[in-house]
Amino acid sequence: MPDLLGKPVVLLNPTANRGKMQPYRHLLQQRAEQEGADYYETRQQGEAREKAREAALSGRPVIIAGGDGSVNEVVNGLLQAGKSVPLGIVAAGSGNDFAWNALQLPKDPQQAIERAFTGQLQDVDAGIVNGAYFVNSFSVGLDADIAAAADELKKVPFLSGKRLYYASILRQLLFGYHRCPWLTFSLDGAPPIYTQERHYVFIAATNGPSYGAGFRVNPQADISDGWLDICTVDYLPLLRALTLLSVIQKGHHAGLPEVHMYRAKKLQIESNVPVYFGLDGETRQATKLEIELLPAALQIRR
Ligand SMILES: Nc1ncnc2c1ncn2[C@@H]1O[C@H](COP(=O)(O)OP(=O)(O)OP(=O)(O)O)[C@@H](O)[C@H]1O
Repeated sequence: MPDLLGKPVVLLNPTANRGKMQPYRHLLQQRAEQEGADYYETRQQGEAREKAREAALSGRPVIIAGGDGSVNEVVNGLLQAGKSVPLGIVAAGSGNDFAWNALQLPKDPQQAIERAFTGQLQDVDAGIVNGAYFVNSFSVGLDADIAAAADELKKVPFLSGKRLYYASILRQLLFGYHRCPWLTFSLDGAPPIYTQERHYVFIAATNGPSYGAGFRVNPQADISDGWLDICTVDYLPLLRALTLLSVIQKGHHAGLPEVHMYRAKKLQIESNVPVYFGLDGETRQATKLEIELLPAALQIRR
């Protein structure tokens, strides 16, 4: 039996980046062999989480090649194990907000792989929402509704990739925008900021500066500062919202009248009806949301 103690477990999501994973697959397999590491391609959703959990329990570092969704799975596995092991990330998805914009990892596959194996370890915060972990972003409102619309439209034949993405945005903006959520929220256990429910385009609490493939929602966010950065955007007419979205994409929205920014360690959000929320781009539903920052919960190579 080879001695695997301390050898990384390398995981690759073959469906990330719309299946275009060949360059990463080849380089990672080679590197894993050199290092005596295990190399594994996931066969279904949830498997990366389970493999990461098992690796952490046996004290082995984990390397994940995929996008934000794959990183989220691995982070959930590591934090469920409750045992901290080094995490390397090879950004190979279609968005890569966390790897590229929060960690500023290289885009070149060879360099990215080198960092994932040998980069300096940094303590990084994580977040938890109703028992599920995230490392980059939590949000409720328009973007989570668009992601839910995309899940729904996946059932339509011949609708996939970019066409599916644009169809979901169009459908949600034209027919669902007025259904953006009515919410109350409070920070760090204080009474709600507004006692009455208010209509929002979104409320986002993030660890990293961007999500949704480059929207710089909290441009000043720092992944190791022990704070959640929170951005709320009040409901506003659709045409104004569309212009605002391009301002948010560039991260120039602080100070606008509809925008409010906060910092907190805990955020509680309530709605009278179930609302969609996104965790690192993965969509779920709830009426009451308890979000909490977990300082220095992860060790990540960069
Ligand atoms: N073998 C698999 N088959 C199907 N889905 C998988 C498999 N392995 C992982 N997944 C799921 O694939 C989804 C998309 O993966 P991921 O987010 O990594 O790629 P992406 O969508 O290309 O990147 P990004 O989120 O950065 O845009 C995730 O929800 C992940 O859980």
